[in-house]
Amino acid sequence: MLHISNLSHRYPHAHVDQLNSLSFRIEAGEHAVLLGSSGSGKSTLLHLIAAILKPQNGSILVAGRDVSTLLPADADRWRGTTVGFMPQKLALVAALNVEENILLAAYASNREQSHARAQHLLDALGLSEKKRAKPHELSQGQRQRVALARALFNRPQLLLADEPTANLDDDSCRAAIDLLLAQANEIGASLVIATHDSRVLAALPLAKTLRLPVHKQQGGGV
Ligand SMILES: Nc1ncnc2c1ncn2[C@@H]1O[C@H](COP(=O)(O)OP(=O)(O)OP(=O)(O)O)[C@@H](O)[C@H]1O
Repeated sequence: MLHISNLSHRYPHAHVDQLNSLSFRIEAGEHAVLLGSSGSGKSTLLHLIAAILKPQNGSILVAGRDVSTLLPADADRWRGTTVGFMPQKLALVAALNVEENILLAAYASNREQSHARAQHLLDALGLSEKKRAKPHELSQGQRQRVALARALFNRPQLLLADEPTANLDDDSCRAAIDLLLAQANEIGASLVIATHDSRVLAALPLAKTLRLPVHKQQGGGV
């Protein structure tokens, strides 16, 4: 399902590779946890998998397609139908209410019956009563559920979640992981979670793990 080979990435003007000759694979419906301390490149890797960034070297096959070679417009179309991405900063639109934020995913796929799908997710994630609320009127856990609903909207084959438990207490952390797993399993999605929260690993004992090293600049200078 996801087959990464010999992947390297360096941001413009950086002096070291953020990712260096990385290889990793997961099969359809499998779960993986990306580990590594702050700055090790977990978010970078998720952005590469989602074809938001392009790597300098290597390939990223998603369901047999090398997404690292997609042109930007094709990458946007492909991402809209294949990937559900729950970014670290959630990226909810402040001026839109909960339902409208979820329906943003419909524009990427020209989905019919969008409102029915949104209502199903609102019910499944316990957000129905907050349907007309704006993001600033929600708790952090509720905002995360809106971002999850939007990521799930198109029933993606691949679900990517960046630090989904950041700032959550133990009970909310467990609830967020259970929800992510249940929803991924319901649509048969492969799931990749980037985190430095050891509670996530403890909650997912069967997940594959990939620990990213930090690539430090040699010589100590900036
Ligand atoms: N747009 C960018 N331009 C240049 N360097 C960047 C950019 N984004 C991230 N970096 C650098 O790439 C490295 C990896 O960053 P990344 O955000 O992928 O790490 P992370 O493991 O997700 O960190 P955290 O756990 O703190 O979220 C860091 O050294 C960071 O400073």
